[in-house]
Amino acid sequence: MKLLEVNQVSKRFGGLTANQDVTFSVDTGQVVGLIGPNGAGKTTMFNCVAGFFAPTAGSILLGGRNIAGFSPEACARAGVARTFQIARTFTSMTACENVMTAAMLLEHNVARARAAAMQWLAFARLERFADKPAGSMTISEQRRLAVARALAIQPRILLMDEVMAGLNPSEVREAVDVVLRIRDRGIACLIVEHVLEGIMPIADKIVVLDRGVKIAEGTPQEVSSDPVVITAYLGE
Ligand SMILES: Nc1ncnc2c1ncn2[C@@H]1O[C@H](COP(=O)(O)OP(=O)(O)OP(=O)(O)O)[C@@H](O)[C@H]1O
Repeated sequence: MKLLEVNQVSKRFGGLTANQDVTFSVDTGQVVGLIGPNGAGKTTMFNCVAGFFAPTAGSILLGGRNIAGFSPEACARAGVARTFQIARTFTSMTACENVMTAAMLLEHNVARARAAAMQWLAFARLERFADKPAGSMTISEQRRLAVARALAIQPRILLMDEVMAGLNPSEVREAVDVVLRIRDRGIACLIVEHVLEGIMPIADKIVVLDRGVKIAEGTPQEVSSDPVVITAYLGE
C-alpha cells in the first residue's frame, strides 16, 4: 500500500530549480534510498516532505492526505519524522531528556514520557547513556540518538539524512541494523545516503536524483547497472 506519494514536486529558489517534477512513492514499511551526486536536490526533497519547505508545485500525499505546505510540526503530527545531516542533539541534556522532548509531543505525563523515551533508547541500544549528556556521546551514537528521538513521535515514515556518513565499517553495520529493525516495526524509511554500500543491500527501492530531476528508479541492482546513473556519478 502506498504510504507516501510525491507527485510532480518542484522546488525553486529564485532562479534556481532544486527539484523539478519529481515523482516517486514509498510503500508502508518500505526502505527507499534517495541518492544522487552533490547538489542533486536530495535534502531539498526531504525538506519539502518534512514541511521545512513548501513545494513550488506538486503534491505530497501521506496516507492519501496532501501534506505539501504543512509546517514541520503538522508534518510530524501527521506521521513524518526526520533526522538531519548533522545530528542536532541537545548536547547539554541527557540522552533520555533528548528523546523525551519528542515523546512529550504525544505524552504529556512526564513519568510516562520518560518510560517511552527509555524504550526508544533501548531500541537504539543506547540505554547506558540515559543519564549522560548527549555531548559526551560519539558522532555515531548521537546519530542513533537522533533516530531514537525521531521515533519517539511514533512516525509512519522516518526520513534519515546521511546517517552513515563518516562512520567506520562497524558503525555502518550498527546503523544498518537500526534501519532494519525500524522496518520490522512497519515504519517506512526514506534515506538520503552517500554511503552506497550501506544503503544498497537494505533498500527495497532506490530513487536517483541528478540536478533536481529523477533520472532513475528501481531495485538497487537495476539502478547500479543503469548507464544513466553511472554517467551521473562519474560526471561524464
Ligand atoms: N535554502 C536554499 N536557498 C537557495 N538555494 C538552495 C537552498 N537549499 C538548497 N539550495 C540549492 O538547491 C540545490 C540542491 O541542493 P540540495 O542540498 O537539495 O542537494 P543535495 O542533493 O542534498 O546535495 P548534497 O549531497 O551535497 O547534500 C543546490 O544548488 C543548492 O545550492
